[in-house]
Amino acid sequence: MIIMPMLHDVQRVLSSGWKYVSHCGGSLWRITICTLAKNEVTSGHVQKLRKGLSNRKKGNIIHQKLPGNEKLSWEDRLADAVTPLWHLSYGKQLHLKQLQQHRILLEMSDLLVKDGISRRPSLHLSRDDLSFPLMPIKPSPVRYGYRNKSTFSVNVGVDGNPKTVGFYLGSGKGKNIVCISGNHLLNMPVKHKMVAKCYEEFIRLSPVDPCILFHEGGHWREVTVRTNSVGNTMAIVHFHPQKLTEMEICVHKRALVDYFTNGPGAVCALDSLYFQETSMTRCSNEDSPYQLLHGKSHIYEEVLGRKFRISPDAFFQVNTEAAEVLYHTVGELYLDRGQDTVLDVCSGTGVIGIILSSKVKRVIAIEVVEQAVKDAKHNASLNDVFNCEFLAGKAEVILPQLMPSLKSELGVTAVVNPSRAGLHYRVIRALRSNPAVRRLIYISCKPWGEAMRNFKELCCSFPGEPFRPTVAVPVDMFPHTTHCELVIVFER
Ligand SMILES: C[S@@+](CC[C@H](N)C(=O)[O-])C[C@H]1O[C@@H](n2cnc3c(N)ncnc32)[C@H](O)[C@@H]1O
Repeated sequence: MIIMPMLHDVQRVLSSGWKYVSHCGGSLWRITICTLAKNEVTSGHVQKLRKGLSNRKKGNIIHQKLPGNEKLSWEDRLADAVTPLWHLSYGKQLHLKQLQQHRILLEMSDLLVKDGISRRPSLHLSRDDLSFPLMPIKPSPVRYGYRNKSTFSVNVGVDGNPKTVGFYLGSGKGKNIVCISGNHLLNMPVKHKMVAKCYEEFIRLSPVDPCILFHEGGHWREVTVRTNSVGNTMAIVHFHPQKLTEMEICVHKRALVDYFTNGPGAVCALDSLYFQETSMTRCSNEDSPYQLLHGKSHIYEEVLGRKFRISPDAFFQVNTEAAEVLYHTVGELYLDRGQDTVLDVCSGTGVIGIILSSKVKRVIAIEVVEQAVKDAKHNASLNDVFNCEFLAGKAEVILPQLMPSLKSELGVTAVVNPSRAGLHYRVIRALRSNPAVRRLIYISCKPWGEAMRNFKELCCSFPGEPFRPTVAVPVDMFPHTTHCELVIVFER
C-alpha cells in the first residue's frame, strides 16, 4: 500500500536507483526533486533548468533502471512510472509544475529572440524573467481517483500469467515487459479498478488467448473504462479477430455480455458495453465500428452546468472537475476582451464552444472525429445553444477554405486545443492570414515539441501580422503526474 508522501520518501526514491528522465531533460527532474526535498528552491535553479534545455530528450517520462531498483516493489515501480510525483505533497507537486511551465515559456521566449521574432526583454528583466505574466498554477479540485477514463493493457504478469490486466513496465525491445495491476495508483477510481479486475477474471475463464504480440495470435486486448460523476460506467473491449469467423467471434461477444450482465462482472453495473474488433493498435469508429453489445450508446457528463453526450471514441478531458477549472479560466481570459466570434479549433464534443456561446454572436467549431462532431451538434441542442456551427474534418483542410471569407465586426478569438501532435502549419497560416483574428488562446497538455513549433509559427514572419504572448495560466489536470495543461493567450 502507498503511504502518504513525506520528504524523506523523495530522497529514498532518488537514492533507490530510479533515475528520473523526463521530456525536460534527464537532469531536470532530478535536480528539481532533490532541490525541493531539501527545501532549497531558488531562482538559481531556474538557471539550471534553463541549462537543461540544451540536452533535452523529448517524449514522455521514462524511467531508466539503475542498480538497486530491485528493492522497490512492483507496485512502487509502477507508481513511479505512471504517477512519478506521488511521493510529494500536492503543494510541492504544484511548485514543480509551476517551475516546469516557467522553463517551457523561457524556452519559447529564447526561441523567439534567437530567431529575431521578438525583441530581447528590456534591460530591467533578468534572463529568467518572462516578458509576460505567468499566473500561479490552478490546482485540481480533486487529487485522488480523478480519472474518468483509463485504458488497461493485457500482458504477462509478475507471476508469468499472460492474462494479466493492468499497466506495462519495461519495453518490448528490452523483452522485459511486465503487466502490473493499477489498483494502488492514486489517480485511479475504484470503479475502473473493479472493471479491470473483472475483465482479467473473464479473460482467464475464456478459452481463447490474449493478444500480446499481434503476429503471434491471440484475441483479448485492452479494455477502456469511462465513468462520469454520477457513477455511470462504459467499458470498451478491444479484440483482435485474427482468423476467427464472425460466428466464432459472436460466441466470445455473448460470453462477455453474459459475464458482465448475469455473471460475476455484474458487480460493475456497466451502463454500456462496447466491443471493437481490430487488428490495429488504435482504430477509429470509421475504420472499425464500436459495437454496442449491452446498454446505452453514450455516457453523459455535466460541466459548468451544461450537459455533454460523449461517444466511446470522442475525446473528453480526463479529470472532469479540473476541466471545469480549465474551461472557467478560458472563459475569464475570453471575457477580458470580448470579440463577437469564436473559432473552436479541435473542438471534441463541443465543450469550449458551447460554454463560450452565451458570450458571443457566433461559434464555429472544427473537429476531425465524426462521432465527436455528432456529439457536439447533439450537445448544442441539449443545452439550447443555437449559435454554434460544427464542422467535421481536419482543421488544416477546413480553415484555409473558411478564413478568407470569415468576417466579424468586433473581431475573432480562436481557441485552439490540439492533441499532442500540435496544429498543422496550414492552420496557423490560415489564422494569421485573417486580420479579424485578434486573439488566440492556445491550450496544450504538451507545450513543448510540436506546440513549441506552433508558438514560433504564430509569432514568426509568416504573411499576416504576428501574434505575441500576453499571459499564460497553468491548470493542473493530472495530480501525481508531471503533466499539466498550459493556457497561453496570444494577441496582435
Ligand atoms: C485535446 S482534444 C480537445 C477537445 C476539446 N477542445 C475539449 O476540450 O474536449 C483534441 C481534439 O482535437 C481533435 N483533432 C486532432 N487532430 C485534428 C485535426 N487535424 N483537425 C481537427 N481536429 C483534430 C481530436 O480528435 C480531439 O478531439
